[in-house]
Amino acid sequence: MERLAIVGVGLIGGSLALALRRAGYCHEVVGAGRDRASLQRALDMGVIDRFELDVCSAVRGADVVVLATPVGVIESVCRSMRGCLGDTSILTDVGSVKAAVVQAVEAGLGRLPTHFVPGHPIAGRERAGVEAAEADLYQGRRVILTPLPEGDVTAALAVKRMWEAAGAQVENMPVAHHDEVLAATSHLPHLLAYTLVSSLSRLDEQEEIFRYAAGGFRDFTRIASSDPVMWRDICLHNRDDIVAMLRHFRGDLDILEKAIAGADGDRLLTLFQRAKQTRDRFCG
Ligand SMILES: NC(=O)C1=CN([C@@H]2O[C@H](COP(=O)(O)OP(=O)(O)OC[C@H]3O[C@@H](n4cnc5c(N)ncnc54)[C@H](O)[C@@H]3O)[C@@H](O)[C@H]2O)C=CC1
Ligand SMILES: O=C(O)C(=O)Cc1ccc(O)cc1
Repeated sequence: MERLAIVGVGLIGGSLALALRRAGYCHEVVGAGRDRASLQRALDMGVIDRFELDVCSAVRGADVVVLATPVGVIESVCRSMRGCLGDTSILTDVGSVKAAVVQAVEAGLGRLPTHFVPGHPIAGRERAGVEAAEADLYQGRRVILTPLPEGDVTAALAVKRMWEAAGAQVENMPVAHHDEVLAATSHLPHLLAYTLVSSLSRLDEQEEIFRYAAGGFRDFTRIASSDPVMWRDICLHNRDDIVAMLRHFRGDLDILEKAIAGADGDRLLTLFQRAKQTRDRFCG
């Protein structure tokens, strides 16, 4: 690849740039964004070769353009790219939701380019910004691509190769299925962690509660330190699937509450055994 343009050089875009540069996969990486200071840091860190504050200039002549901003700004970013994205340029993204991103790209560009391949690396962390970027972030991790039925097959293959060069294993999935699965495995856990910490922080004894919080609390709530803007946008752009998961979970929480209130030890044991067996099988 000759030129890669990354719009939004933060944790995810910056890590992809670092991985591809290390692999010698592209000759030039152009960063685009709206924050000059953070783009300058990306340049100083050797993440990008140059940057543009104007998205249009950044994407002109790029072989591949990666949208790596929070999903809430994708439509406006795409609007700024109108008329600048070459017909053969491949467009992809890293957003945590897919149906809304496809809609945003279509609304922003006024059409869905056949060279658009939606994507989502299932790798990340609770820290945001280019300072947190690392070349190894995608090593051995999964990336889901949700190629569109009318999309160009060669473009999908090129995006697959790009992620593989960054060390990832690529899988394909339909857009709607992606959003349903991720609502369960990623969105729900983040929302539970945020709500737990927020809920405890409103108790009078919060100083004491957090002073005596043990390892389990840290493990469970690490992701509550994730970027609030990013998670607001994910919630607003995958509402139906997330609400369905919250309802499902609330039902189970009610069962748990009843079992504890009713001193139903058998029910509690069954629940905990099922959870332990499942986690040991899938995460062990
Ligand atoms: N953080 C994570 O663990 C993961 C995040 N994602 C997705 O990746 C995307 C980026 O997330 P992160 O890299 O974590 O966030 P980040 O905050 O580290 O980076 C986002 C970048 O976008 C820039 N940006 C924001 N608004 C912009 C605009 N209007 N125009 C141009 N640039 C703009 C910011 O200045 C920043 O450099 C999100 O869509 C998120 O859903 C996907 C997988 C994992
Ligand atoms: O910090 C973690 O462990 C994560 O789970 C990061 C993450 C956040 C959002 C995604 O869409 C994918 C991965």
